[in-house]
Amino acid sequence: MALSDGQKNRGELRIHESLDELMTDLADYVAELSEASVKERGVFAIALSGGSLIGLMGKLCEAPYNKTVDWSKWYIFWADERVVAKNHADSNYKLAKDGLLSKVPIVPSHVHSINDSVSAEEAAEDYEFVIRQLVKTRVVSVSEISDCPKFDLILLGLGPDGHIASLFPNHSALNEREEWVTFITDSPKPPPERITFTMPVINSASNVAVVVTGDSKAESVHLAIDDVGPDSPLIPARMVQPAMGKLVWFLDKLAASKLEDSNLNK
Ligand SMILES: O=C1O[C@H](COP(=O)(O)O)[C@@H](O)[C@H](O)[C@H]1O
Repeated sequence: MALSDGQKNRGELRIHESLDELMTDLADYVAELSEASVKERGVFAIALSGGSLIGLMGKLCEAPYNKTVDWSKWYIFWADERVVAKNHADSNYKLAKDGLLSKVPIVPSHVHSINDSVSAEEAAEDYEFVIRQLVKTRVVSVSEISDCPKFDLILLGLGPDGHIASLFPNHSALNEREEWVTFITDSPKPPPERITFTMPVINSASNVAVVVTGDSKAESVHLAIDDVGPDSPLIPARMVQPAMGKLVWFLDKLAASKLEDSNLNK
C-alpha cells in the first residue's frame, strides 16, 4: 500500500561527524545484516549502486570485516548499471570490482553483473530474467505483498538532483510498476544508456540504505526527508518507502545541513 505523505516512513537517520565515522558505521551495518541474513536464509543478496557509495564501503575490505564477514554467502547485484563495457571507466561493475569485490573472497559465480554486449533494453530484460531464476532457487527471496524480489539489502547513493539508482526526476521510468528492471537511453547524467531496478523492487527490499555525503546533496536530502509539503518537487529519493522493510539514511554533517530541526532532534 502506498503511504500518503502524511504517513511517510522517514526512516532512521544516522548523521556522522566525519567520513571515517560514517564508513565505520556503514561497514558495521552491512556486516550485521549479512550475519543476520546468512543465519536466517543461508545467503545474503545485496544490490549495490555506483558513484561515491563504493568508496564509502571501503572499510569492509579491512580488518575485522574482511575476516569476519562470510563472503562465501554473498550474492552481488546492481541496483543500477550503465550500459558500457565492464572495463569502461563508467561501469558500476568495474567500480565495485576495483574498490571492493577484488579485495574480499567473493565467489565469482555469485557476482551478477549485466550483459554489456547488448542494447540497454535487452540488458534490462536479461537482468530481470537472471533475477527471476535466482528467486526460483531462493537466492533472492520474494516479497510477501508484491510480485517482486525481496533483496536482503539495497544500497543507494543520491544524486544532487535527487536521483537514486538510475531513476531520475520526472522520468517515465519512475512510474514503471510491472517490470523489475527497466532501462533508459536518455539519462541526464552521462552515460545516457542505463538499466535500473524499478521503484517497486527498491521498496520491496528487506533493508534499504541511502548513503549521502557532501553539501551539494543537502537540498535533495531535505526534499527527500523533511515534511516539505505538496508544492515542493517530488524527487525520486522521497519515493524510497520500503513497504515492509527498514530504511536507513547514512549522512555526513554537510549532507544533513539543510534538514529541519524537527528531524535532526528525533
Ligand atoms: O549515476 C549514478 O549516480 C548515483 C549517485 O552517485 P554519486 O557519485 O553522486 O554518489 C549513483 O548512486 C548511481 O548508482 C550511479 O549510477
